[in-house]
Amino acid sequence: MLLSVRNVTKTYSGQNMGRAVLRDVSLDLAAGDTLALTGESGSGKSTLLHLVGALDTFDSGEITLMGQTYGALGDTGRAALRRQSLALVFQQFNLIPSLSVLQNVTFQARLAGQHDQAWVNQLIDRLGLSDLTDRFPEQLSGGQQQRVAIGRALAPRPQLLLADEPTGNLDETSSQAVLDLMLDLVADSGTALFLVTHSQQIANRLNRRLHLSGGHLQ
Ligand SMILES: Nc1ncnc2c1ncn2[C@@H]1O[C@H](COP(=O)(O)OP(=O)(O)OP(=O)(O)O)[C@@H](O)[C@H]1O
Repeated sequence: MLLSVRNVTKTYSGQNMGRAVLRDVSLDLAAGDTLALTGESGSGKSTLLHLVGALDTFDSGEITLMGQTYGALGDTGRAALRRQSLALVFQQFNLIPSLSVLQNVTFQARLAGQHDQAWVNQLIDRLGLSDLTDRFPEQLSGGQQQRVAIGRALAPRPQLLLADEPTGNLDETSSQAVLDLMLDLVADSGTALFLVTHSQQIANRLNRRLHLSGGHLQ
């Protein structure tokens, strides 16, 4: 199994245990699989995604990605895991303003020592960014910026792509186009996708769906 989440409970400081955001949450994700997580606002979707992304700690339970158990990793180990195996795409595109489109796309792959020029060329082409490689983020539309963010995330060929409302800032047409591209690219690169969304329509495009309510997965 690529990802295994076992009986994870998460409380934010200031909350008591009775108010845990996540209670005894378990899920598995196989290599190349696509999973949508839905749930009301405040139900803990982003919290769960952050835990899987090794960006935050949890009270109890265990998360394992590619055989690496998060509880056993220190800060350095978690940072290495994030760099080597995981990628994130958020609603806010989080591009680096001072870098060109091409530099943004290749940045993380180079950092991880996983730069592959042929794959980057393919990503640029398929994401429709060929004519925009020298532009800077502020010179792009929202849909274009999100396509750059997806290129950047997939350039190192991560085993798992975590996406938090990746089309939340886009209009309906751009949203569909960006989702189509993301699904095509993860399918071709064998990357598993764990996507948080409010939209049942988007969730229905993925292989599997889970719903978070009252701290539990359904
Ligand atoms: N850093 C934090 N400290 C304290 N409480 C937090 C923190 N982050 C989130 N929470 C609380 O945890 C709960 C779950 O938040 P989370 O962002 O995971 O929900 P969500 O399902 O992603 O919501 P939305 O759909 O609105 O983005 C909320 O009640 C939120 O207020």
